[in-house]
Amino acid sequence: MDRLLVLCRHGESEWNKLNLFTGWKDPGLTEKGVAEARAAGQKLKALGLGFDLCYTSALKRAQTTLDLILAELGQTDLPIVRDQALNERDYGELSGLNKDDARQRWGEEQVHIWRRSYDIPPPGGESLKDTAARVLPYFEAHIMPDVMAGRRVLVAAHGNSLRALIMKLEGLTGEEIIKRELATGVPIVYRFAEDGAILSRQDLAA
Ligand SMILES: O=C(O)[C@H](O)COP(=O)(O)O
Repeated sequence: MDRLLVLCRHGESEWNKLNLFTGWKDPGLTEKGVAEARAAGQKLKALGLGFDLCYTSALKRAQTTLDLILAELGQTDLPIVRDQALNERDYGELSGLNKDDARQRWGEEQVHIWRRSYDIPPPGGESLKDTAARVLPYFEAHIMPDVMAGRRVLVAAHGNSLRALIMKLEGLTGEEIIKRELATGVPIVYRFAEDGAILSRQDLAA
């Protein structure tokens, strides 16, 4: 039985390109982001991978990325579950602000703490720990049971919601996971043993 889980961060969004904090705001993909998503689909296809079921967030940059991957795979008829539990970390008051402007206003160090500490939330937003507290129960209730039942699952989501998943899957600490940068549009392919242990992990970088 194939216990396959592929995680993919969305392709570059309009706000990634403009260097804006995004969080739960809902910009679309740039042309580059569309190309990244198509390339992700082509890489999965080149490995001969196919899926039975997909999960994504309630945000269109992830949903469009998933649609573009599925189009490359010729699997546009797959069931897709969309849930805001998989949304990006909520950036609170930083959402929509330029990252350089925020550094000028609050200082480089404070902005870095908000972006890359495990449990310090930005004003009015979620820390990575808060994000994990809503992503992981969803993952354990829905996604992992599908994988362990032999359904091949593709998840298109966000830098920080995927960090939360990877932390759990790979048994990393908060300190370890905040150092992991996830590139846009790069699929990460996991295979699992019968007892849920990871058999292999492959990052399909360019
Ligand atoms: O929400 C955002 O702005 C980005 O998708 C992720 O932001 P980060 O690189 O600060 O974690």
